[in-house]
Amino acid sequence: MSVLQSILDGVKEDVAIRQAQVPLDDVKEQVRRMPSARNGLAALTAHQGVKVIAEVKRASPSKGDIAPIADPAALAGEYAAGGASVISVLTEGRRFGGSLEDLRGVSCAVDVPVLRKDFVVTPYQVWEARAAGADLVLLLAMALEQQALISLVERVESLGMTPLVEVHDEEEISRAVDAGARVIGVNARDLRTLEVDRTTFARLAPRIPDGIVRIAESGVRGPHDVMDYARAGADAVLVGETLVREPDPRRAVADLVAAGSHPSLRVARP
Ligand SMILES: O=P(O)(O)OC[C@@H](O)[C@@H](O)c1c[nH]c2ccccc12
Repeated sequence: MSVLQSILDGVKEDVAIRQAQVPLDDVKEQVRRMPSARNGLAALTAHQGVKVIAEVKRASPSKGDIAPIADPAALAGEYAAGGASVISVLTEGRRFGGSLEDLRGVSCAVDVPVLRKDFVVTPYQVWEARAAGADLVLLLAMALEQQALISLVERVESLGMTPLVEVHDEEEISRAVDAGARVIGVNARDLRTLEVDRTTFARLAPRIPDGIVRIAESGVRGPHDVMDYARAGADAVLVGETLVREPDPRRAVADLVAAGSHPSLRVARP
């Protein structure tokens, strides 16, 4: 069984447990009492430079424990102060050590939009995301049949949030576009093997139609990688491990933001 499949099995069990504790109608009631979602699409298209999505990530199946992160809200505050356009919060518990509590805390602590990063396969998880203050929701093309992808994109949008559809090959790009995605992320890490290939983004970005936000995900080690992704056409980069290991995350984000707005990129970008 692939890593992805075993993660999905665990996620489905956990969703069933939560749904037994808090029925969908109760989650919907919580959503009704929430302030409306912040505009994730606007944040990702705001200025010329490459936007930075900074991730709160404690652990991963490929690396095990990465950083303890006692206070996710404080870390997110540092990210935002450093100039992050969006904060991503891993909410999967078993393999990534995250939770909806982390998301809730982060969402209350920052003004920038917040992404729920998880393995979302049911509408229940979309409602949960909004109830916890998410403004964007990751949807993995690889984990969803086309009809499910379409209906989850619609559900995310109907709650005022922005879907970020993650792809890793050309066929998934077509499926994401057909499903109406306006934000597409190319993950350099293959979720079935966990291997990182930093050339994936440059290979696939030209296949993403103009007008759709292009995000390069995973494997960013520092400003140099941001500039490489920028030259390959990235509108934004999503960075986890490198930032959570930093002693000064605010400064580290600021350095990535500066790299993404470097004057030398202006001539190179179409
Ligand atoms: O820690 P990294 O290499 O900077 O990667 C961040 C992010 O791209 C990665 O966490 C990720 C991308 N897509 C995902 C889907 C599920 C879980 C995690 C992910």
